[in-house]
This record gives sequence, structure tokens and C-alpha cells, in this order.
Amino acid sequence: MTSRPPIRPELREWILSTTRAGHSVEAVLKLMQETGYDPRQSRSIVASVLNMPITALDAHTQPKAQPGRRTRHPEAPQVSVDGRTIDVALSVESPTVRVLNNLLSPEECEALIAESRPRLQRAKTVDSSGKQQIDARRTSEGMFFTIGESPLIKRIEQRIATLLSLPIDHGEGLQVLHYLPGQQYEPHYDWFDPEQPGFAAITAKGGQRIASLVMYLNTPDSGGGTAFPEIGLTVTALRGSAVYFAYDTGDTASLHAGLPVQKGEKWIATKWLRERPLQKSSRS
Ligand SMILES: O=C(O)CCC(=O)C(=O)O
Ligand SMILES: [Fe+2]
Repeated sequence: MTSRPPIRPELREWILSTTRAGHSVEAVLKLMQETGYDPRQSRSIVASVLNMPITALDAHTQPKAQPGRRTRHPEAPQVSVDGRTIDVALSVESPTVRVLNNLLSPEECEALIAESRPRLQRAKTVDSSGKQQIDARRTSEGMFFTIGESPLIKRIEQRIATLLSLPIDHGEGLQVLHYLPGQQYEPHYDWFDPEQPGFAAITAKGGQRIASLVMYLNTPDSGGGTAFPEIGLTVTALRGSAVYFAYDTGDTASLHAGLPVQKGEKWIATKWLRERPLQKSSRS
């Protein structure tokens, strides 16, 4: 054990009387720091006087994590957002899945393809240490927009935020993926696995993913739907439509896959949503 320097009796008495008078541990620490104690020393003194472990003291003084938020699931038959009427064409409750028709206009789909096409690269996945990696399970090409990157992106992000009742800063940058015949995204979960060593790093900002919105920017000639094998559901890729699904961490029913394109090509834009803000708010 490390020997601690003795605590002056007057300081001990002051800490006890101040906390007994109803002042918080945080306030006591702040006052001590103002009178010249260094933060580590004052924490160890207060913990010793109040006979509490330092870890318990942390619970009083560390900023509380904001409680995680959840998306609002669009409900049938229709939702009006941004001057559009979006049809909720199919609803599943477990896992939570919604098929949304008319989320994007044909012009918006075309414009998203045009803005992303010159920037496509072989799509990557996040490996267990949190690094991006080329992955044989995902053979498409892709790119990310940054939040609010263009007027078009801003408009779509705002529409999604209103539709799901979740602020824009909870969204990851929009990802566009392009699949050619034979290309697919094998079955996977979108939530981050807490057992993986990279989990803390990936979720340090924004926390866990809570929902996904896969928007179809074109209609493949054949194949390319989004399958949910646990419930035997395949959503048809139709230009302007989307599949929304929400999940808790570990929800294995949310398993899904981008089926191989058989003929033609497939373009999607995916928005992944997090329980906490990922970006600094524009006000700060
Ligand atoms: O291509 C699809 O239909 C699914 C895409 C997907 O699962 C994803 O981007 O996370
Ligand atoms: Fe996915």
C-alpha cells in the first residue's frame, strides 16, 4: 500500500461539515481546487475523509453520459415530411422493419448518384480493432458524404431527421454503395459488437448504432434486394424507396444482407443512426 500524507484535522473537519451542510462532493472538490489543491490530491483526500472509494466519488463528479436516444418508427399508412407523402408500405415489429416508398424523388436519386460516382472506391468494413478494411464479404464500391456536405445532402439529412425524430448530428455521414452483377453484402448486423476489441473506440463518439436506413437510388434489372433471413423477408430495391430497421445491441433478428445483383446495377445510400450526437452541434 502507498502511504498517504496525513490530512490536517481542520481540513477534515471542513470537508465533513461542508458535506453535512448539504454541499455536493463536486462543490467541495471545486472549492479545494480554488484554494490550491491539485485535482488528484483533493479527490484522494475527500475520498479518504468521506470513507468512500475513489470510484464511487467518480460517479459524483464525472459528467453523466447523455442517455441514449432512439428513433421514432414511421407508422402506416403514410407520413408527411418536407412536403412529401411517404408511404409505409410494410411493417414488421420484431425486428422493427419499415418499407418506405417515395422517400426520395427520382431527381434526388439521380443527383446522389451523380455526386457520388466520381468518388467511389472499393467499400470497406470496420474490423475488430475499429480500423477500416477491405472485406471480401462486401464487394461493392462506395463513398461517404460528410454531414451537410451539399444542399442536396442537407435536405435529405433534414428529411431523415424529421421522419425518425432524431437530430441530424446523430447520423453518420451518408454512404453510397454501387453494386455490379454478382456483387453483394453478405449477412451481417449493423450494430457494433461489444465483444470486439475496437468497440470502445468505435463508439467513443456517438455511442452505439440504433437504426439503419437503406435508400434505393435505382431499380436493378434483377436481384439486389435486401434480405432479412431470420424472418424470411426480402425487400425489393425500388428507386426512391427505402428500408428502415431499428435494433438493440445484440439483436440477432436484425441480420440482413444485400443480395447479389443478377442483372443491371444497384445503387443505395445508407444512413446509420447513433444513440448520441456524433458531430459537434453547429451551435458550439
Ligand atoms: O445493400 C443492401 O441492400 C444492404 C446494405 C447494408 O446492409 C448496409 O449498408 O449496411
Ligand atoms: Fe447493413
